[in-house]
Amino acid sequence: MPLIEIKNASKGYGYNGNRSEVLKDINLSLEEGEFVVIVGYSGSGKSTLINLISGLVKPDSGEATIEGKKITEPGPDRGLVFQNYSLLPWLNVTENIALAVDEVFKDWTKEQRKEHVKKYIDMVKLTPAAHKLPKELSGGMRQRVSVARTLAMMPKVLLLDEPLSALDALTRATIQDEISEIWRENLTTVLWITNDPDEALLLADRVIPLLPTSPAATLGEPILVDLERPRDRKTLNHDPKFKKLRAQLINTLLDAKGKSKSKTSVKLSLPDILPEDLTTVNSLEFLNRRGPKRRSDNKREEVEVAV
Ligand SMILES: Nc1ncnc2c1ncn2[C@@H]1O[C@H](COP(=O)(O)OP(=O)(O)OP(=O)(O)O)[C@@H](O)[C@H]1O
Repeated sequence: MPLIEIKNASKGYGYNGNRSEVLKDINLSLEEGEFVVIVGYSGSGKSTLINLISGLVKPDSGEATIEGKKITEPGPDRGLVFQNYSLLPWLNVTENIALAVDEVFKDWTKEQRKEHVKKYIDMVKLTPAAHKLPKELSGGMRQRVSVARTLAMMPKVLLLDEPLSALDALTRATIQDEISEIWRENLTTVLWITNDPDEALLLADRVIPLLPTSPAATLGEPILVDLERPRDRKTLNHDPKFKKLRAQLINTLLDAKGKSKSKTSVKLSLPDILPEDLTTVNSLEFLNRRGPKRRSDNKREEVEVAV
């Protein structure tokens, strides 16, 4: 049985005339220990998709399950990391992580919990900053705290919703490598959402494109990323296998975007009035004229508008 499964799920927002369909016929299964990345355009429904699993969003039809059980609400078995860290500003690094650990592992001794918090701070290389408040940390350090806090709750699956998109390219690269290493050493199951095809291919066992089909997005065919690990970004850029996978992924996304564009058009008549060119207008003629210049005095024009 897969750890996570989404079966025939669809989701839209709003009612009647104000309704927009976001996802349709979503089918996904995630095996234990897998690193799967979903890549899609901005606004295509990636957060909605990950939230079907986190339990923050309910599908209109179909269902999401974890170990065969229907997901109806958020739970500690699914750890969610957002783009915007969500740390408590008045607690230092240790306290932010301890808050979560104390909540989840209530039956552990104080000493056990303290050791556990230290282990995860060390895992994300923040031991020297353990006493610092969020405002004293860089964006990258804050995101490391957020990752450590989620990992320390020992969820069955780590759900990351564009976790690095607020960071600069160099910090992104460092944290991508760190999370990849943590995943390999801890055998966690990861579902990562991004709009960056390179990030997807660098990290994943499987990349699944979220295709912006009309009227709602759906998942495309998974791309198996059989590149050796650990992956070195410098050599990957010259690796023919990587280049081929990259072209395949980008073309799939571009083709879907092209096809989602409107194919119908209607012909509209322009209003029977011509704009006045105020730079050349003769003021006397303009003031004496009885009405506006008419398009019909020249010829009828039509424009074609995609709908
Ligand atoms: N709670 C909501 N109510 C109404 N519309 C929503 C809601 N959440 C998302 N949407 C709409 O659904 C669509 C998909 O949003 P979603 O956040 O899932 O996309 P995304 O791919 O994660 O976007 P981004 O990459 O910009 O974060 C958008 O048009 C968004 O405006």
